[in-house]
Amino acid sequence: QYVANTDALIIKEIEHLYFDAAPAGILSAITPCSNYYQPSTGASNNSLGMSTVAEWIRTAFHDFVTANIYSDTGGLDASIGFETTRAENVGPAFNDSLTFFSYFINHMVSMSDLIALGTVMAVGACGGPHIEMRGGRIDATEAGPTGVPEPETDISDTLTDFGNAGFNGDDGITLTACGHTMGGVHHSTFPQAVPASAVSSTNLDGRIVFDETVAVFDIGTVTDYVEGTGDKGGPLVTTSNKTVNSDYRLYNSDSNATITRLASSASYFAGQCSAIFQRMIETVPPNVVFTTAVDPTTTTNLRPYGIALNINWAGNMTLTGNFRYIQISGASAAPSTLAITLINRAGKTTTTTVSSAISSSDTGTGIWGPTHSYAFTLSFPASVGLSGLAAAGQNWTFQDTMFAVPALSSISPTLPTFAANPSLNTLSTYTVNTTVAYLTSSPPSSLTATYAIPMAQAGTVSPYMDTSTTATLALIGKTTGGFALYSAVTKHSLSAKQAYGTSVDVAVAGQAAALQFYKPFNPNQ
Ligand code: HEM
Repeated sequence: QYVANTDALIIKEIEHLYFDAAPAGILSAITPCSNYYQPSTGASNNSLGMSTVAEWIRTAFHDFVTANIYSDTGGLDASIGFETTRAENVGPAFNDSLTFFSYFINHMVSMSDLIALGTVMAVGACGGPHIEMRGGRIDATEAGPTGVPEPETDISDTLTDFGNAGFNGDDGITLTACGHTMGGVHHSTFPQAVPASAVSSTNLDGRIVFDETVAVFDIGTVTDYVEGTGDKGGPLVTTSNKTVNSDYRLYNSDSNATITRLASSASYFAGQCSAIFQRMIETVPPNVVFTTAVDPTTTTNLRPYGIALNINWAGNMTLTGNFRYIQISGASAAPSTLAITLINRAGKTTTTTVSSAISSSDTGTGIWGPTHSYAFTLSFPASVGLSGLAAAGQNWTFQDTMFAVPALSSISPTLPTFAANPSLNTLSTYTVNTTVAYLTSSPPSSLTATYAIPMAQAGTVSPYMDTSTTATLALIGKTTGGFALYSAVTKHSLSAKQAYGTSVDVAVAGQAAALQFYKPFNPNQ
């Protein structure tokens, strides 16, 4: 809410999901990479022979590949959620993935961005190359056209399906070879390709893997295929039912030229996979405007997060929060202390500085390396105000024109601890007191709050963001230093899962929202 524009808010949200080693975050479902997290129970279930990383990558593929570049429709838009009953989308992968991601959806991060992030994180966390992540995708509101190649599909129709999505033959082969490095084919889903003999007490769904390093994103399946060793490329190459030898037909469609090139070196394979996966996740409907890339290697590995701005009636302001330092490969070690300096409302660097020591309790390991956190509190009078922070030679922009005041806000009852777990689905009536500060010399008598709440929708397990709930915040007084305070007490019948994804925008009547994306149930995020 202290960040001034939508792009910056989207990036901040994705950074949190992507980089912070948060307990019960996205990374937890795919740690270790062999894990199968079962969203229906909210627990791991590793006797099935299933894999969450593989499901996420397959979900991105099935969502994207029905794009049509000729009619400029479809692509990575979460329409897969409406398409799970189609024969071309058989198996639990799609609803598993969307159910898990639905715990993380909010007004800034769409389901389609989460599907893209799932692929980026699955590949990045499990030995694969870096894929650039951008936000801004828009979710479909209905099913799209059909057009996912199936193992029985003949080669010319398969190439047409890829072609409609903008991928030529070489691209289709590369994308499939890169996709078929983790996971495998299950008897439970594809009995025509995998016999019942694959089922065992530790492999209840009967998976035959694409290669032995089933949980590692590596070149193994490609070299096995080209050299005729190991698993020889997996069941879609080797199965005795020739009708379902789809990988064999695809790789042979250019006389094995592309697949042989891919087998030439691990680094060449990784580079090709990175580029083709990025094209896959960036094949989107024409109305999508991407943010810049969320990438510590090209931007900065020092970022503020968990920021809360407070003010009291006497006009004393405090800014609390953290800086996150990601020690990416090759970067210098995290400094033991970090000086964090206030930039006042007029844009001048002040002498208000705190030296924050590295917090050992908040050190974790994300995809990019160890993350270190520096907690800080800065105190200053309302007359000085805030327009940014400076640390380690860099500046970050904030706004204090309008902000929610966590210290004067409350929720009852307290939310259960966040976890992507069905226990968060129980409805409660939450009483929410929201107090907002607005810097103005002529305060209007009220402000309008508009809520964005994830709501169930028919036909898909993916929620949509409902913005039909509004509330009026009434003027309750003025602080020393020029802030008018506004407050409302509202009641919301929500599950904790919905509450975590809820945010509020606040506006003066007739104006654009000056305060965007305050999370009343999760104010320090
Ligand atoms: C002609 C194209 C393709 C066909 C016919 C095909 C078919 C299949 C089939 C039948 C399975 C087994 C699913 C199961 O039993 O659960 C599978 C698994 C998988 N596919 Fe594909 N696929 C194709 C291309 C791709 C592409 C382009 C990607 C990704 C970019 C991809 C990613 C995956 C992944 C990750 C799995 C493993 C799923 C798991 O273990 O749960 N596939 N594919």
